Amino acid sequence: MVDCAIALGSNQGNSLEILTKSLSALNQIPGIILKATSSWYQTEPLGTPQSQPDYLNGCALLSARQTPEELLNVLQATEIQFGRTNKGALQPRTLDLDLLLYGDLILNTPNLTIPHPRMIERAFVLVPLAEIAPDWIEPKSKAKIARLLRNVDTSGVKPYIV
Ligand SMILES: Nc1ncnc2c1ncn2[C@@H]1O[C@H](COP(=O)(O)OP(=O)(O)OP(=O)(O)O)[C@@H](O)[C@H]1O
Ligand SMILES: Nc1nc2c(c(=O)[nH]1)N=C(CO)CN2
Repeated sequence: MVDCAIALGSNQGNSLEILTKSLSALNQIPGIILKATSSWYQTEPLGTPQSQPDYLNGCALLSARQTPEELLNVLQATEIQFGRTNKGALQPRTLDLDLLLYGDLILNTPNLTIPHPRMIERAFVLVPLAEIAPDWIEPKSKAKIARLLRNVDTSGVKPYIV
């Protein structure tokens, strides 16, 4: 089993319900154990080509028996299960699941880059991840998540009040 970190995001549909149910769905998959969940954050869209609704974002820690490629397939199947259609990169979506960290692995294949290449610049990832894994060392920068968080502007990331 390998410790993994994922990022969750949604800005279409009932985001809170979609995110919560997607975590339960992942926990039901043989070989995956949900270890920790961050709180949820309402976040301003970052880097999107046109204006979009705010996102609901969070992170989770999993223990997984799957290989990185198998885990990516599981995440993509779960996105589709929760209504994601492939309208293209950076478009609004019911569910986005990114594989952030897979132990201390560094991997670069055409379909999968680990650590997730944009995680260290994204406050909407680092704020929730620092809640549940502040001491995890991001293997490319060799910096702890809590340290990386100090380099980003967190002003667009607000705790989500239910
Ligand atoms: N670590 C990773 N986690 C998830 N997808 C990845 C990863 N590395 C590469 N990919 C690839 O990225 C492709 C596009 O993913 P996706 O549509 O979720 O991008 P996006 O959410 O629009 O943008 P971003 O990747 O910046 O979050 C996927 O088909 C997948 O093959
Ligand atoms: N706030 C926020 N901005 C984004 C997000 C996201 O999840 N939250 N996802 C993106 C593409 O994956 C692009 N921009």
